[in-house]
Amino acid sequence: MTGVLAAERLTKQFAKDDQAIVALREFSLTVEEGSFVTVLGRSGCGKSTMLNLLAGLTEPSDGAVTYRGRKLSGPDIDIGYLTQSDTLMPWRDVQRNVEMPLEIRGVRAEERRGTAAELLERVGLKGFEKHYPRELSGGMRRRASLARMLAGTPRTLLMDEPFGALDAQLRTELQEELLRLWQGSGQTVVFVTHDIEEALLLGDRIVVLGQLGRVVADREVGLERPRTLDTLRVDPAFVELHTAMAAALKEGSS
Ligand SMILES: Nc1ncnc2c1ncn2[C@@H]1O[C@H](COP(=O)(O)OP(=O)(O)OP(=O)(O)O)[C@@H](O)[C@H]1O
Repeated sequence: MTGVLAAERLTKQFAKDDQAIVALREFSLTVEEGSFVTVLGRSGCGKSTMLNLLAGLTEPSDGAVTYRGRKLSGPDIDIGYLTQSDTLMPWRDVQRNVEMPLEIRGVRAEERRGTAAELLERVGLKGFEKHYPRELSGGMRRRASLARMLAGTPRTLLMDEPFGALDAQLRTELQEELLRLWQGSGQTVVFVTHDIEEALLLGDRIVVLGQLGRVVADREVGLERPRTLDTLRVDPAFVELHTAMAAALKEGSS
């Protein structure tokens, strides 16, 4: 299987104080088109490094990323990236932030406005079009960032702990929203998290990373959709997967 997105023996090292720091070593992963893959790992195991490479934002020290059969040599408009922290532009209101990817594509103003309005409604931000990022709560900024990423109609979405900083209830809401937006879209998602429940709630497949991005587990998640945490927690299949993923995380950190 070739997959839509493939990491082939990726190694990334950084130079710090004349010393080479290896963040990722010979990491390989093949992602099938239309699948939702969650990547689970403890802090510092190289998840963000891996996602930056998959997004074409940084170059590997060794190995290659292949996207739709060709080597990735930089950011690709077809790949959306939602980072851990907010990257909304503070001087633009919500509407104009969401329009950004469309502006880059040269879409006409009227069409941009229509698409942004529709997306803002889908993520629950109707009525906040003219607000600036500083006037929004953390959850609303996340929603706006999600809408902006979707405005570019990327066929592949990379997400780096996008809901990590939110309170539990808000996180659940946004997870459910993301699933609603994704289902039936045909989009491919690679979603990084350190939270086992989040990984199981969202993913078709979970890949667990240990230190330096070593793959310690790679499992299909056969749980029926739609999923909610309340129903999953009493499902024996979920409990079994949770136990196995916890053991893999533990193994990965040793
Ligand atoms: N630009 C950089 N320069 C030097 N070292 C770096 C750089 N980026 C990452 N590292 C190191 O690489 C390792 C992996 O970092 P990375 O941010 O990829 O981990 P992570 O799994 O995403 O962590 P977290 O879950 O806390 O975000 C860490 O030891 C980190 O200090």
